[in-house]
Amino acid sequence: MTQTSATHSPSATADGIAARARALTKTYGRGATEVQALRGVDLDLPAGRFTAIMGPSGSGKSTLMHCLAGLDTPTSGEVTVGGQQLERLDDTALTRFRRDHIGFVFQAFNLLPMLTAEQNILLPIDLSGRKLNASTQHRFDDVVDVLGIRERLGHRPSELSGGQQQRVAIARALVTEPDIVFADEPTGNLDSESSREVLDFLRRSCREFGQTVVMVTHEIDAASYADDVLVLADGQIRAHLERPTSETLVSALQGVRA
Ligand SMILES: Nc1ncnc2c1ncn2[C@@H]1O[C@H](COP(=O)(O)OP(=O)(O)OP(=O)(O)O)[C@@H](O)[C@H]1O
Repeated sequence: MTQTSATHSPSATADGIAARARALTKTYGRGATEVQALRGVDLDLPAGRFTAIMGPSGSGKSTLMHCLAGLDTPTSGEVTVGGQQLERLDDTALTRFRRDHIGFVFQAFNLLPMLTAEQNILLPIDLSGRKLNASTQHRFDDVVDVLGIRERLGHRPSELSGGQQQRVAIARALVTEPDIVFADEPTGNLDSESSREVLDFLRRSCREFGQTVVMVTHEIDAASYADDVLVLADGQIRAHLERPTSETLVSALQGVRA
């Protein structure tokens, strides 16, 4: 994949790669029920870019994302995020690494209902035991303004629309300046107008904050917001599209289904 110019990114290691996988395999079950979900995936995710992962159902998208995010353990191979090889961390260190270096955005928003939007956004900072200093306050203000949710900070999730809840979830993922943000079908529960907004914010977080974002999606419209699209089939990367359009995506997906 191409190198990025966004070397100011918080996720930029010396070589400008935010996350890397080498010879990644994942096998579920044994014998007759064995499934090879990943069959030797090599990838470099350049810092500061928005990458979408697409592919038919069962092609290994979620498994790949979970292995890259340290939520699942590969059967073999290596994953490096922000220069840290994940296999070298024990469970406690991995949990801490995820909290401090990785942001998550889920289809179901996963906000805590009893907390206000502001408290939800600041939760990762509270959990890490960090104080809200001038630098984190500055980041909080930047993120809240880019996402346009300042007027909603005192509201609880139940008082927000789906699109607003997802914006709060994105703010929560961005506030700690993680090495990488993983978004799992982030527009799956949104109408088309809110989806466009959320995708635009994910793209702007790359442009304006140099954030690295990886998104799993089934939707061609959503993937066309990305800088790069990786197309998976049968646990392998079959295509890499730069600056995808709806036409190139349809053709790539037809290619792997054929
Ligand atoms: N915990 C598990 N135990 C056994 N098999 C699993 C498990 N998780 C996933 N698989 C299998 O691994 C393969 C890849 O699954 P994965 O969920 O990664 O695909 P996907 O591309 O994300 O699918 P979808 O688009 O339907 O969400 C599938 O054949 C799936 O049935």
